[in-house]
Amino acid sequence: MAKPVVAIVGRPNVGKSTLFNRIAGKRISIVEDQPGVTRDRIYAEAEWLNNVFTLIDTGGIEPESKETILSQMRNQAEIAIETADVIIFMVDGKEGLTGTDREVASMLRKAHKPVVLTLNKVDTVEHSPYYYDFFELGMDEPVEISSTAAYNIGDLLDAVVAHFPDEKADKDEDEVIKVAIIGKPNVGKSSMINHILGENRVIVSDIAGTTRDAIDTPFTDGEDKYLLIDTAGIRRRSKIKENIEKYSVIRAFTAVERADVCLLVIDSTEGVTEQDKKIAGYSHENGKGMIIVVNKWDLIEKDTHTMKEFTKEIRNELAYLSYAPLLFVSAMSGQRMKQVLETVKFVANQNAMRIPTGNLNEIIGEAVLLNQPPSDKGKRLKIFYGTQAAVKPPTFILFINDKELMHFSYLRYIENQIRQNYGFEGTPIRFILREKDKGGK
Ligand SMILES: Nc1nc2c(ncn2[C@@H]2O[C@H](COP(=O)(O)OP(=O)(O)OP(=O)(O)O)[C@@H](O)[C@H]2O)c(=O)[nH]1
Ligand SMILES: Nc1nc2c(ncn2[C@@H]2O[C@H](COP(=O)(O)OP(=O)(O)OP(=O)(O)O)[C@@H](O)[C@H]2O)c(=O)[nH]1
Repeated sequence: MAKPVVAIVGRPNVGKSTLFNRIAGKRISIVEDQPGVTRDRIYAEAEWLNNVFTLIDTGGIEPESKETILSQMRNQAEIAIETADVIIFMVDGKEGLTGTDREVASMLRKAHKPVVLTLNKVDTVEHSPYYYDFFELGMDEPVEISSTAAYNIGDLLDAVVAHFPDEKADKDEDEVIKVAIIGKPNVGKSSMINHILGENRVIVSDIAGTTRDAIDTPFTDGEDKYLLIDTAGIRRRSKIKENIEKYSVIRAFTAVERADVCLLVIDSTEGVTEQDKKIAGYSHENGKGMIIVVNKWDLIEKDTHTMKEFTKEIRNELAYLSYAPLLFVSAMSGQRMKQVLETVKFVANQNAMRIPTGNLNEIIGEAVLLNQPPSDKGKRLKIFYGTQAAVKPPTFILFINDKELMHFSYLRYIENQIRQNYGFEGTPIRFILREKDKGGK
């Protein structure tokens, strides 16, 4: 199941970042260690009582000079409503209720998303002097916290996880392939979506839904069921200015989070951007299937080498996505667009593929014979055996003698051997190393 998303919304300076860092704790640095991933404090993986979720800080955006706090707040609230399962609406318990708070509350109420009203800066055991004023917002009883002193953060998280969607509700989604189309503005995402939906049967949902359902489009292609995530672009042009990069990144992140397969759309006239790299890194880290789609191929003047040159450049820019199929299409003319959905289906299967333990160990055994494992100070790495522990993404546990002896390059070699035999095209592969017998020679 996709991890629930929790967004923190609130006026500048109420303490959003402080709470964000408090909840994210050390985990945020783990996230930051990954290659190709943003260092902005946009999101972090967090956990409370065995509930893993993604935390998003919508704040800290440099306002455009003419933008008022109120319009900034509207943008923040809109992005939270669009992307989050639960919203932490933070107000300042020291300052009391403001007009901006009322405006935001009214937007949130209309969205029918679970909101946890949170009074921050309540640094003593006393109620905030303004505590009762906040009942005017018509929300549940506020949770009072102090982000700096770490008071009541547990109560807040209890209230948050209580709103998480029921896992069972996700069950029959299993056979549906969830696809996110991501890429920077103007690369042709909407054109691509329109093309795909135009060729296939769109299912009109009669489930009275949340905002989330409203921006997803279910459709079928023959027997196969798909769900297109985040088609906000065609349904209703968002009021948010897409040039505020942080917003489009947050939106893309949450779409990736919920997807099985991501289509990263690149404009052939522009190439790979920094934002593409951030999102691709996030997809990689989250074990999603990935297809790189180079669009507007009709605009490129081509000779026999063009495609090869493009391939080389993109592979170079997105080196860690070496497993992702590359498609060159034109959403406008429809050229090769048929391949898009075929590849999505293929990659979704690869991402969910399981190989038998016996075959895996044959591959490992042969790999070890062909290319001796590394050694250090006379001690050689031994791989006793491996087993596939999970799918989506395929995750292998290797039982070895000493983790210190495993080199990144050797692990990469094992990965390549597995891929040579089984493909796993379009999906990242993960390894977990377990030491079985540290003393072994
Ligand atoms: N007394 C007190 N101060 C706090 C508390 N939480 C945050 N602050 C202070 O409030 C100020 C603003 O905190 P931030 O976390 O940067 O606020 P923010 O909401 O992220 O602000 P923007 O980035 O502008 O949106 C800082 O000086 C914090 O130290 C708290 O629980 N009690
Ligand atoms: N020549 C050419 N133009 C294209 C192609 N695909 C899209 N375009 C054009 O590129 C522009 C942007 O296309 P959209 O589909 O709106 O792009 P988008 O990525 O959805 O843009 P946002 O909604 O701003 O994120 C439009 O003018 C399209 O007609 C293509 O394959 N070839």
